[in-house]
Amino acid sequence: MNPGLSLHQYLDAHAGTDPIRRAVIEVVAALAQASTEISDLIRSGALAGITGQAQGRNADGDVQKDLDVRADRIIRAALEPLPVAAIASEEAMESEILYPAAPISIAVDPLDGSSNIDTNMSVGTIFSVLPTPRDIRATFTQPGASQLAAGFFVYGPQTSLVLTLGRGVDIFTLDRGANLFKLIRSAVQIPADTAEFAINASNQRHWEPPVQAFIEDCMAGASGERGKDFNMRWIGSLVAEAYRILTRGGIFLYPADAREGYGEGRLRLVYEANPMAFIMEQAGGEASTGRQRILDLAPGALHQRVPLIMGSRDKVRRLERLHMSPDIKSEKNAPLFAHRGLFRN
Ligand SMILES: O=P(O)(O)OC[C@H]1O[C@](O)(COP(=O)(O)O)[C@@H](O)[C@@H]1O
Ligand SMILES: [Mg+2]
Ligand SMILES: [Mg+2]
Repeated sequence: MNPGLSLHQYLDAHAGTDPIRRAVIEVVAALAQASTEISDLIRSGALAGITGQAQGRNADGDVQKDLDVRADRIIRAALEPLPVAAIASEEAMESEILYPAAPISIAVDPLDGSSNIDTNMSVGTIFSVLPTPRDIRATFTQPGASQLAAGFFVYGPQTSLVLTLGRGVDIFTLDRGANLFKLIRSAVQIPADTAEFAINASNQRHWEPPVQAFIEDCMAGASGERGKDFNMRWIGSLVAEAYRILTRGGIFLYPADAREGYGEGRLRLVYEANPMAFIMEQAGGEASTGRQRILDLAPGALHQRVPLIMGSRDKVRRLERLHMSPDIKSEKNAPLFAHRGLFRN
């Protein structure tokens, strides 16, 4: 596909005649429209009345900011007229049924990276498009492998859309003058190996031994067993971390940890980990809990959390091997691991 192609031309080229595919295309176009509205609000910040003030708490107990609530409203308004059976959002306890006979359903994180809103840092919107099963109540318990499309918008210095329709990953940037998203990269591929990692290191003392061992190796750098220096980034917005990985490789971890309520990490399976995992795999990367491929998990609840390790293939696999290793399952053995030179990658 040609760089500069508008999102509408791109979607037209992918629409075909299949009604399910056409519904997906309509939804992506509507979300793109909604994202320009959200992007405008973020760009204006306090000038548009965005305060960063807590408004209450969402289904998962997270503080809800006014932008979380407004982004949720904008997305619902954009999707309501479309052939969508059900919508699930981070900001609502239960999913909402719209047109039960419609072929697709949508899960969204309307505003990802909420803690960055008032600091003028990148935030985003994440979406997952699922087929509507015969029993509509089973819509959001389908494994991520069932997704028909997934994507995310990043509201950063540029507003961009990362999109997969199940055949590779393409990236678009909003051309504000033309009020159109334009293709800037197609068939994105994540480098298989990397020397960059992202994790909230303030939680280090709470991690499990496999994660401790992996990060210890990275931190040891050129003077350690790995013999090379690593670089670290932590933005605190999943969308921004994913965008960086799609640009120059890397690995992102939000693992399970020993803090109360973090036994399954922090990120939500249905509208955060699943769409990201689909995108990572479509770009040649991987996504795992450390023990299982994310896309194989069957969600038990809408707001279920899941440990997420995603990005460059070799590093995700290394972490999986660490999780499977009997040697690394106890705290006592973890530090030894770095000096054994096993499982190097
Ligand atoms: O503040 P922490 O624990 O580092 O968590 C940061 C993570 O939480 C999130 O902000 C969760 O998403 P929401 O902002 O949509 O709740 C991710 O974007 C980010 O990776
Ligand atoms: Mg989020
Ligand atoms: Mg959110």
